[in-house]
Amino acid sequence: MSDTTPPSDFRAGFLSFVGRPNVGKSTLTNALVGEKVAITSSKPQTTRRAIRGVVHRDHGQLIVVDTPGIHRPRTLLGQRLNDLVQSTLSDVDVIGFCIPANEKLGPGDRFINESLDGFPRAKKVAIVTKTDTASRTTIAEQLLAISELRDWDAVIPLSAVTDDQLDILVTEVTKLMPLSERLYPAEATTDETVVDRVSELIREAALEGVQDELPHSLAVTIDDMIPREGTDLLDIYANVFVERDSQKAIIIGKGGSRLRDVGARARAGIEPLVGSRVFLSIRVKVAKDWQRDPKLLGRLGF
Ligand SMILES: Nc1nc2c(ncn2[C@@H]2O[C@H](COP(=O)(O)OP(=O)(O)OP(=O)(O)O)[C@@H](O)[C@H]2O)c(=O)[nH]1
Repeated sequence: MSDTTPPSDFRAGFLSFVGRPNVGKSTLTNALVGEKVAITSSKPQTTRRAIRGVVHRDHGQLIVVDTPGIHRPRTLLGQRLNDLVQSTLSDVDVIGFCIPANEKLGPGDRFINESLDGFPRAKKVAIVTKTDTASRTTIAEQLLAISELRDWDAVIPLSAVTDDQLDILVTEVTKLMPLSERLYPAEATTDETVVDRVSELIREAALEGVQDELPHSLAVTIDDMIPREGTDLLDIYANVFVERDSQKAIIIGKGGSRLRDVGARARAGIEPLVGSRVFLSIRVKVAKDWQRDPKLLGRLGF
């Protein structure tokens, strides 16, 4: 990957929109993910989050993550969905709470607002959607009502339909993200999908036959994929992150035997994908290292 180095004040992270049904979350996502954006159907290192799209700017990157809605749990399915929301929102850097300009705040909004207390790590931004449907006075009243709900990190009125203030949203949310390297390649074309699929194949290979608790501790990143000059060989440099030394020992196996199997299994999947022979270097690293590395923390959703 021949990414240009991002500026030192580059910020990047994960963003999720919440709000009642029909408030305009999907429309907003699609509008943001319109220009200068790559939609990716790929999953990141954990399957906990589904990526809807990446918003690229010179100074930052927003990765928009899908969640099902927050609801009062009435059924077991509702409870399960809420659990999924819980794990997704626990991971994101910024939660954008969407409230339409043309409807008064209701109990549904208040319930969601209270639920946001459960995600202390995330910055919280109030987004007043559909401003094209309301008068200036109504929008002002709505902004006032919303600002009384909590101490927001930002409050932004916008219209996804008329493309009003979307750039302000991107700018303000980017400011709230951690300083970081690019989480996705600047070009973010199909290359990105290949990189993600390569890391998924390595993760699958590393997980084969291991105990239940390990999967959540395991993440894969790819440093580089470089064709070796004068050959049909692709050199891939990957890292497998685990949380503890004991897990590292499991992944590596006696004398490196298990890691060799992991490499062979992964390569068998990667070669048909990339259409060439592959030299695969896998380095196994423990969590201690990535918890001290602010760049990797965001990337791995910690
Ligand atoms: N006028 C106007 N309509 C909007 C705007 N954003 C969304 N809508 C409309 O509002 C309706 C709901 O929008 P969605 O984006 O599907 O809402 P959602 O919050 O994703 O809904 P769920 O998927 O049910 O949670 C659609 O008919 C949109 O066209 C806006 O900025 N202005």
